[in-house]
Formats: sequence, C-alpha cells, structure tokens
Amino acid sequence: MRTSWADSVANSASENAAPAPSRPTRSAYVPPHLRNKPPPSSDAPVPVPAPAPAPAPAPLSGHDPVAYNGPASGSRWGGGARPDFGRQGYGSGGRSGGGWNNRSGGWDRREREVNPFGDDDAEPGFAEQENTGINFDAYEDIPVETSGDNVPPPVNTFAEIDLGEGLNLNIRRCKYVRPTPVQRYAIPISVAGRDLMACAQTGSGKTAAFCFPIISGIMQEQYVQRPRGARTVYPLALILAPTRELSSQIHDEAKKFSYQTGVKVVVAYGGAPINLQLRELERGVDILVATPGRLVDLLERARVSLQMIRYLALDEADRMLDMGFEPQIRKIVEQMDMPPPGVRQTMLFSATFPKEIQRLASDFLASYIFLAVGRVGSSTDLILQRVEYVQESDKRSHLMDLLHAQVENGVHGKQALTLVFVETKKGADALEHWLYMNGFPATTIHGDRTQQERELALRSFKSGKTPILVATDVAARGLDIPHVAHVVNFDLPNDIDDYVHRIGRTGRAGKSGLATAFFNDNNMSLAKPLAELMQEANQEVPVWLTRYASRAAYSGGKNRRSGGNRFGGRDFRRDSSSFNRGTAMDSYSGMNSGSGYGAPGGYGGGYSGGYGGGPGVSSAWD
Ligand SMILES: Nc1ncnc2c1ncn2[C@@H]1O[C@H](COP(=O)(O)OP(=O)(O)OP(=O)(O)O)[C@@H](O)[C@H]1O
Repeated sequence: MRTSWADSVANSASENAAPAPSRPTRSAYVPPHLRNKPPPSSDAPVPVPAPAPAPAPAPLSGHDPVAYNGPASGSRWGGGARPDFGRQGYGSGGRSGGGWNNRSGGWDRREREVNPFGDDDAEPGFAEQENTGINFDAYEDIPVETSGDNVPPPVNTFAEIDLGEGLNLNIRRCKYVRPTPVQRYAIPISVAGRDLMACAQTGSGKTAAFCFPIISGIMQEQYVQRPRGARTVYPLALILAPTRELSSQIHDEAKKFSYQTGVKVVVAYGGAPINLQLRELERGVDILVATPGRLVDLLERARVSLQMIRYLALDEADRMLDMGFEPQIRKIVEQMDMPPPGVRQTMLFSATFPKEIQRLASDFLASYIFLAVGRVGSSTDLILQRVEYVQESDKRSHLMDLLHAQVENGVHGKQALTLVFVETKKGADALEHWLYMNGFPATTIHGDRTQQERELALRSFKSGKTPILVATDVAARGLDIPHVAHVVNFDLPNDIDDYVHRIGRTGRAGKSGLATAFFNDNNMSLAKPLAELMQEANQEVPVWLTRYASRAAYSGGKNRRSGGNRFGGRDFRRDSSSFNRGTAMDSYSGMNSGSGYGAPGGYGGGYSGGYGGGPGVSSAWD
C-alpha cells in the first residue's frame, strides 16, 4: 500500500467513523493505587494485596508468581488469535480483553518511583500542550510502504489504539498529541502481535513505536509465573541497542512511558559498575534495556535468563546485525534460552536497512511485516545538507570559519549545538584540544574515554556548557539531543548509512537542521551514494561532486551502495532473485505495498567495506 500522510489521515478519519470491531471496551481510568481492587460495581470481595516487603529482599526475580495464562486471545484486528504464529508456550493471539493488571506483584515499587516528569502533572492542563516543536506538517505526504500478510491498518490517534490508561496518561504527560507516521503504522502492527522490520527516518519517533506496544502488552497480561531461581532474573522484554548512551536514553524514555504502570525497566551497559546493575535487576525487571556486551556477561554469570522473553526489540537493528555485533546478537538471540521466533515477538527498527542485513535479520523474525516510512535510508528533507571540497590540511581552518560564522549569526548565543564527527579517537582528542586552544569550548565522546567521562561530556554538551562536541561514530546513532543545529562531518564515514545516521542528530522530530561535510579525494568511494542521497533529499548537489560520482561509478567504487541501488527502503523479500533460502518467502505472500517510492532497487550492492570502519572506528562501539 502506498499512502501519503495526508491520505492516511483521511482514511483513518473514515475508519474512525465506524466503531472498532475488536477493541475491548474498558472502564474509566483506574489510578494505580486502586488497581488491586475490583471495579466499584463488583460485589466480589476485595482481595488483600500481598504486603510489601520492606527493603527489597535479596533475590527477587521479577514479579511474584501468579498463574500465567499467556496473552489471552482476541487480536483487535479481526478478533482472531495469531493463527499464523502459534506462539507455543504462551498461548497465542493478540492481546486480551482481560483488562489491565496491577504489575506490582505483591509489593508496590511505584512508591519508590521517581517522577520522570518533574512537577508537570501537578497541573491538570499539563497534557494540553503539544510536545514542543514537533512539526507534523513536515510529515505531510510522507511515503509509506508496508508488505507482508494481513497488515493491520494504521491509526490516526493514540486513542484509537488500546494501549491502556496508564500508558495513555504518560503519552499525554510526554505531550505527544498525535502519533508520528512511523508510530501510526508500527504500533498497531506490534499491538496485534506481529513481528516487524521497520525503517523510518532519523528522529521520527521510533523509540516510542517499539516501547509502547511492549509496555502496553506487559501491562495487559495476566500475572506471569516466573521461575524463582537463585539470583537469576527473568525479564519479559529485551531491548538491545549498540551504545551505552543510546541504551541509557532508551531506558530513560521507557521509564517515562511506563511511569506508574507497574512495569519495571532496568538498563545494563558496559563501563558502569555491574554490581549496581545487578542490584537493580534483583529488585525486579520486566523490560531489560542493554548493550550486547554487558548482556552476554550477565547471561554467562547466569544472573539473567531470557527464558521468559516475550518481546525482543533491536534498535539500530542494521548496526546490531553488522559484522561487529552479529556474533554477539546471534549468541543472545539464538544460543541462550530465549524463546524462538514465532513464540516471542520481535521488532527491528532502524533508519537504514541494507538488503544484506535484512536477509540476516529475517532469521530472527516470523511471518513479519516490513514497514518503510519516509524515504528510508535517506536523510530527511528537514536537514539542509552541504558538501564542501576541503583538503585534509585545510579542514581545521575551514571548521574554524564555520564556527565563527555561527557565532556571528548568534547561533551559539541561543545555545545551538554543533556536533563534529571525526574518524578516530585520537583525532577527536586532537581536534578538541585545538578548538579549545582557539577559544571554542568543546568536549569529546569516543570509545577510549571512561564511561564517566562520556556521560559528563554528553551532559556538558546538552546543557550548552560546551556547545561543540567532537565525536566518533559512537555518537552517530540514536542520540536524541535537542538543539543540535549543525552536524559537521569533519571526516566523512566510509559508509553512507553512517552518514545518514550522523546527520540525523539534527533535524529531529520535524525540526530543521544543517549538515556540512568536508569531502576530498580520500572519500572517493562515498561520492556516488552521497550524490544520490542528496539528490533524493532534494538537496543541491555540487557539480564537482557529480563529476566525482560518475568517476567513482566507472572505477567501481567499493562502497556497498555503489551500483545505483538505494537505501534498503524496500522489503528484500520482494526481490525474489536475491532470496534463495526459501523460508521468508514460504511464510510470505501478498504485498501490501504499491510500487515503492523512488527506491527502485533496494540494496543490491556487494556488501563489502564500510562496516568496521577505518582505524580506531570499530572500537568506538560498545
Ligand atoms: N508522537 C510524538 N509527538 C511529539 N514528539 C514525539 C512523538 N514521538 C516522538 N517524539 C519526539 O521525537 C524525538 C525523536 O524521537 P526518537 O529519538 O524516538 O527518534 P528515532 O526515530 O528513534 O531517531 P533515530 O533514528 O535517530 O534513532 C524525541 O525527542 C521524541 O520525544
């Protein structure tokens, strides 16, 4: 189905006219502290909640065991179960009409919960304001493509989705008035229990798109009987992300979304004391957000078991499955005790999804839906992209000119932030020092800095204390830093996907941004994909770059995007010749999409260089 944002709004409006057939009706919002009690109309005796143990008892694995019947049936899309998945062991079917549950499991963790919204919700009108700055007009006519069997229809409002009152309240607290395009499509798909591979542009709200269905699903389930093992904990959902900072950010977001729902979110990443993380885990965990390295450590120590995982989300999924991470991810997903695809629900999200990675990723999915929102893998039109030819030796003075111009234009006065990407950790330190010596307060983030230094640097940058952050690719993906006005690719990456993610640190959530790249002969292999990307995003492509691009085409540039193919914004299953293992095609029939939207070939290029990066780059990752 090819739809525009405007079309979908219209469609959705007409869909809304009729009552949603399978959405369970629910009573008015029940405040969390009353949830253990039956509805006022009930004559049933009030069950006595288990007393809250005082300080958290040592080994406490998740919620208290109470009979778990699995997600009761009754998908809201047609009322059926999930016949095509048969999630053994957990029953099958979408979510139940079984009502919302108290997740506190006998002791009320919520009493200790810090309010992540500050005092915002003291005011009754807090929810009436829209999230500051998101420009939904920027999403007008955004192209959307879905493929797979029985794709659930998109929604136009959060209210149309049965997410649960606790989560709805938090959505309002976040001032999310309407879903972004990826949320409109991805949330109903995931809430219906379907596996999903979703591509959507940077800064378009993918975090909420995978968090909401997970939180809502856990809230709605009956109590989960989890094994009570020595000191092992049994999370119900696992969210994996490639960097510590991104895991931490997802954790913060997920905590906001799950505030006072009783769903417990814990984060575990390397570089931070493991004992603190273990203690936090022992207090109970429903959703574990982790980097792969630290999770493997926890699994090997038998402190975490994946046996009860119902939801698996991979953020930056293409990065998680590239050469650097794939073995760890396979170990976690396939070689430990995690339920297989079809039993668990799997969601993969990224702004870029090369075909080769899609093929790898399909091992983790069952009868999945592919969703592409926006010109996937391309940058957003909200980012003004400039490429300048700059010799290596001139880069510093050129950067200085840009920064001076910003100061003159008053950008720094307004605390606008500049993110400068370099190739190596040493290069980052050297550039930071040089900037500092020249009167520009800068800081760095890269893999050789301690976690404490990294966190301090990020805080200092976000606060505007050091409005210039020099970074390796460790900061390229996922970080949502408000007010980044300018991204400078001082050293261009080897791979165009990395470029897409880097520039995506600006121009987020419908806001505009500027990205400047320094190009020279060392970047020859990027000329063609860069020129194509810019053209696709309606940017002005310098004539010299076009010339470089055609020269690179003749000499067969080794970037895997060379060869005229586009950015993975197309389901690889549609290209049957590229798919010879059979499995995905077997479970895949029918296409919900139209003829695509300017992404004719998907990725066909040889998947060669690019990943792993140059010297000093690969170790920038966690
Ligand atoms: N429905 C919404 N209404 C308003 N703002 C939203 C909405 N959904 C998300 N946002 C905001 O949009 C910003 C970008 O969201 P998010 O970080 O999830 O993007 P993303 O798609 O994951 O980006 P990336 O590809 O860079 O990881 C965040 O600040 C988030 O709070």
